[in-house]
Amino acid sequence: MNSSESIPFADRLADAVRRTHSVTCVGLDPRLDQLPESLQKLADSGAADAQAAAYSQFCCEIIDVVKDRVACVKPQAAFFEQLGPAGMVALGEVFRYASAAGLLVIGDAKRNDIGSTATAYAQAYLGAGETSPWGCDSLTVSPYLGRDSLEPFVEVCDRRAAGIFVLVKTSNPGGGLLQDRATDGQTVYERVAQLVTELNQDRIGQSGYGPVGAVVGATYPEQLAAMRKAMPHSWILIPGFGAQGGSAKDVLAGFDSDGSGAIVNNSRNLIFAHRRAPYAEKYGDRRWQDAVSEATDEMNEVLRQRFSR
Ligand SMILES: O=C(O)c1cc(=O)[nH]c(=O)n1[C@@H]1O[C@H](COP(=O)(O)O)[C@@H](O)[C@H]1O
Repeated sequence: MNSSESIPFADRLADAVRRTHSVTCVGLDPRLDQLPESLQKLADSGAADAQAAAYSQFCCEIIDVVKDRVACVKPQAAFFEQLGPAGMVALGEVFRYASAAGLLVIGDAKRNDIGSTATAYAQAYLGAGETSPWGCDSLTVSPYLGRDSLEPFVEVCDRRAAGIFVLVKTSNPGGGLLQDRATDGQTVYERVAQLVTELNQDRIGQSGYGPVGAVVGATYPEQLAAMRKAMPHSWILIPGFGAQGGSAKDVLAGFDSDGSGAIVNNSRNLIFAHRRAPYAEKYGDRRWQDAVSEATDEMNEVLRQRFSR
């Protein structure tokens, strides 16, 4: 473990947000039919390894574009897993490339299991550098199996200065079926938030935040405001901005009064900016990297302006 990795994840994230003046998290969710034409051609043969190579190149080029513009990226494992072993090799390449570029890496694999198995997931994914084969700084984790399934992740976070983001109130319309159920005067997502806060206790770093973060969707701004209060020492990862309808106004309540404590993920609307107005007309497929660059700058700016009001 090198010296920067022994600084707790929450503090490293706070530093990175300060340094880049950005709370944007770029989601790396490659989809074959939306890649620029030149990269689709790479995958022409239809073979999984050709498609995986195209995904890796696409994501690494995005990393080149955004590395000085944002604090973190969130590669989405699903798109790589669907390609089988070749996809997983490509995912590893993307994790390592992002780390080497100085970005914090949030592995989005939404893992968990019974405690003893959860330990294996935690050891696999968490710990940038030499400590883990996947080398992520943090990982999205499901709380469904309860406290003893989360504790192994927290223990590995302690040992490797890593972090997790626990699914609290997800951005999808169907999430409420289970998450909004109330028992004993508390919804399930409120109970998960309480658990997140309990697990963070005695682990708060210099930044004021601990290793146990939470996922709360931009699509539920009222709940986001309540969750900000319920988890005062947790970083909140806010997905659902952009393609799912969440706006800068919606995410504001996820931040602390000094503008820290949350990062806002945007996947499709940034990485495929070359396919939508106004970037499609301006840059087209050939200059897709310029579209990513301008869309990322614009998201940064829109969020900065919201804070300054
Ligand atoms: O954990 C996540 O990142 C996540 C949680 C959630 O509640 N909603 C959600 O959309 N996500 C992820 O965030 C990304 C959103 O992608 P876009 O809708 O394209 O910005 C996808 O990778 C989702 O899997």
